[in-house]
Amino acid sequence: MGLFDKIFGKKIEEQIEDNQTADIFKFDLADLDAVAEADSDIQADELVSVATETPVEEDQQPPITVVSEPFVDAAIDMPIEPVEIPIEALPESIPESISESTPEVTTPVVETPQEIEDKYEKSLKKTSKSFGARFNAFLSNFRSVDEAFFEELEDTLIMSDVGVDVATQLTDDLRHEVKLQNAKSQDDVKRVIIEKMVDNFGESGLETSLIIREPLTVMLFVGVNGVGKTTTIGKLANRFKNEGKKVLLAAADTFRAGATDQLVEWSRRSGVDIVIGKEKSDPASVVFDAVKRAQAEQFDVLLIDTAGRLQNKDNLMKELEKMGKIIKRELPDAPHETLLALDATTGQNAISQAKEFSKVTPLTGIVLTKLDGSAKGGIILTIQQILKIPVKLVGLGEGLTDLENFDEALFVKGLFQDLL
Ligand SMILES: Nc1nc2c(ncn2[C@@H]2O[C@H](COP(=O)(O)OP(=O)(O)OP(=O)(O)O)[C@@H](O)[C@H]2O)c(=O)[nH]1
Repeated sequence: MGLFDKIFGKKIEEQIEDNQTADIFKFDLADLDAVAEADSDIQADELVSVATETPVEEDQQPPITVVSEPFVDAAIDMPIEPVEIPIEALPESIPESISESTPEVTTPVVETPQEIEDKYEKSLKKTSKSFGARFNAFLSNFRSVDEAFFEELEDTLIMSDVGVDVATQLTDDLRHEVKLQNAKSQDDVKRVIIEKMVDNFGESGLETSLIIREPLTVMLFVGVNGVGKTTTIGKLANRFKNEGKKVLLAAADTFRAGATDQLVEWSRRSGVDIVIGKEKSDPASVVFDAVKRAQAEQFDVLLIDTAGRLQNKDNLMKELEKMGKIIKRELPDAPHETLLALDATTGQNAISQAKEFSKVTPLTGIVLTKLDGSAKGGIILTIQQILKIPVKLVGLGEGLTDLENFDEALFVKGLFQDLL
């Protein structure tokens, strides 16, 4: 059974049989090309799911470790003595945007499946509305299904941020499918198109659960400035903490003034420990100390924030390689996740960033942030189908609990149910 049938029930052929009286579309498909089959590489790992959120504890003042010594390349093979700096010595200034824009959680929250579904639906409203409006406007312009129909369909899909490659593939598939299923009315054609989109998406075979390993899971976060890396780490730290895990953060973005302060604020908010470095110090030194501390003090999860300076790819690659070496020396199978944060509001630009980052470092998954503020959530279809990188987490708001595991059924439902 395809993903479409699983989510929307009745098979499209049966719907169409019920609809034989309608005869709005004329078909002129005689000279159309054969169908190209969609790619469906399957790369399922042995993965362990992450459970849902549990209550939040408040008012914790976790210890902070500051690495004050510079870290030279050769240090990969040299032990470093981390310097503990008392919490009073840390910068007091917390960026206002964080303090003001992120609401505090005052009561413990355990989300029900229905609440998660509602959150998805609400966050996908903008995307669903703009896609629906475009799609309906396109359909109302046609009275026959011919080559012009498919050309216009391809353009409509591209404009809906589905991406050129997916739009072309899908249109080729549909040339065959619309006729095969004997779709007659406008609604039939619409259903066949959506069914194909959903089923192609459901065939990606990508594993979207986060990888969790005993005794220590290490997750590295990459992405350009402002996409929501730090916020995601804060939300995830809070989730893991509430699951009873011992969480350590590492502020390895030592280049941007304020980046460390932001992560410190999130560590306070979630009540988890953090390791930071001096401004402009080598980020690898922070990672080195964080890994050492995580092992010595039996932390369950280490979340590492990095600087995503894509404009200097060589430096970024070297920096990430160095961090990777340091982590691997202690934990050969880590980092278990290298997650790329992408801002859903940037549409196709996010796809280009994903392509560029995957040239710099192997990625295990994507966090799509700001889905709640975006009309371009359709890029998830492209990311999974074209890049073959699973979307693992989605940001559905600025609050501490506004991060969800990516659920393709909820995504598809939120995106298309108003159209059917
Ligand atoms: N609406 C909404 N806003 C978000 C979401 N995730 C992050 N943001 C906001 O996006 C802005 C940037 O987030 P950051 O976490 O600072 O981004 P970053 O990638 O760490 O940026 P740098 O620290 O500059 O590298 C903040 O105002 C966040 O509140 C989300 O899922 N939804």
